[in-house]
Amino acid sequence: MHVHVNAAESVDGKLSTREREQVAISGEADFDRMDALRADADAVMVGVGTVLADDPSLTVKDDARRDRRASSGQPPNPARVVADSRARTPSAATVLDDDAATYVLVSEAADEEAIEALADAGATVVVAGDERVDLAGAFEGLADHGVERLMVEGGGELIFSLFAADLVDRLTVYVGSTVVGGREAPTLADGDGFADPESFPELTLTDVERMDDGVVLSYDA
Ligand SMILES: NC(=O)C1=CN([C@@H]2O[C@H](COP(=O)(O)OP(=O)(O)OC[C@H]3O[C@@H](n4cnc5c(N)ncnc54)[C@H](OP(=O)(O)O)[C@@H]3O)[C@@H](O)[C@H]2O)C=CC1
Ligand SMILES: Nc1nc(O)c(N)c(N[C@@H]2O[C@H](COP(=O)(O)O)[C@@H](O)[C@H]2O)n1
Repeated sequence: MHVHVNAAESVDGKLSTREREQVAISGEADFDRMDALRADADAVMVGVGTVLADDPSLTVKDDARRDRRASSGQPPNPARVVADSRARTPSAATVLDDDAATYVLVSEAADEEAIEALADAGATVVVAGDERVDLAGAFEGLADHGVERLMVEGGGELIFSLFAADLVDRLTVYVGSTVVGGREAPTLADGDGFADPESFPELTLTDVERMDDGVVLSYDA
């Protein structure tokens, strides 16, 4: 599976505010770039923290892109994937609507009733890991469902875990020119952090592009 992480951060590295309120960090051009990445993916993934904070749809917004997908035999929208160890995704969440297929990755610790509620809401539930979702194991399950190109949008907890598990192939990050601040505000990679410099993931910078009021940095991982 090819895993592409794409996110937008403020110049001080924040994904949103300390209240975890969604902010438009990038502008029209970058949202269009993100839409193109979604259209090129088999599935778009977030952590349950993003679902609870933003209630995103994760769908392709541009009609022509959806039409192109449909005419090449793909569903108009990529599937949605939520990493959600304890099945906390609300049944009314937008990611569970009929616009696309949705996979919810849970762990063995998830409550049976909560899993059933997700299945009743139309999700396909993939179980991997004891307490927390084992991302590598869950990705094997997704591959069995035909997911080869996975785009991950965040948030910072999930992105850190993907780097820690060495599952990231490509990173693109829009760096805007706003300062959000706040030690509690989510950053691109949160989690426990890497303590040993020997374990820092080293990326290869492949491109720098000016866009809107910021820059898009592209890396191979
Ligand atoms: N600017 C941007 O581009 C973006 C910004 N955001 C912002 O990010 C914020 C949300 O980020 P954040 O709070 O970090 O939440 P995340 O979206 O990263 O979700 C984190 C949750 O995912 C669940 N999870 C399941 N398995 C794993 C695993 N193996 N590793 C890590 N997490 C796992 C955990 O909950 P559990 O233990 O219950 O499973 C965890 O708390 C929001 O404010 C949102 O607006 C989000 C996306 C893009
Ligand atoms: N690329 C990008 N730039 C920003 O400025 C952002 N705030 C985000 N956020 C992501 O977009 C999701 C919303 O998606 P829908 O419009 O609901 O489809 C949000 O949840 C973040 O993942 N991204």
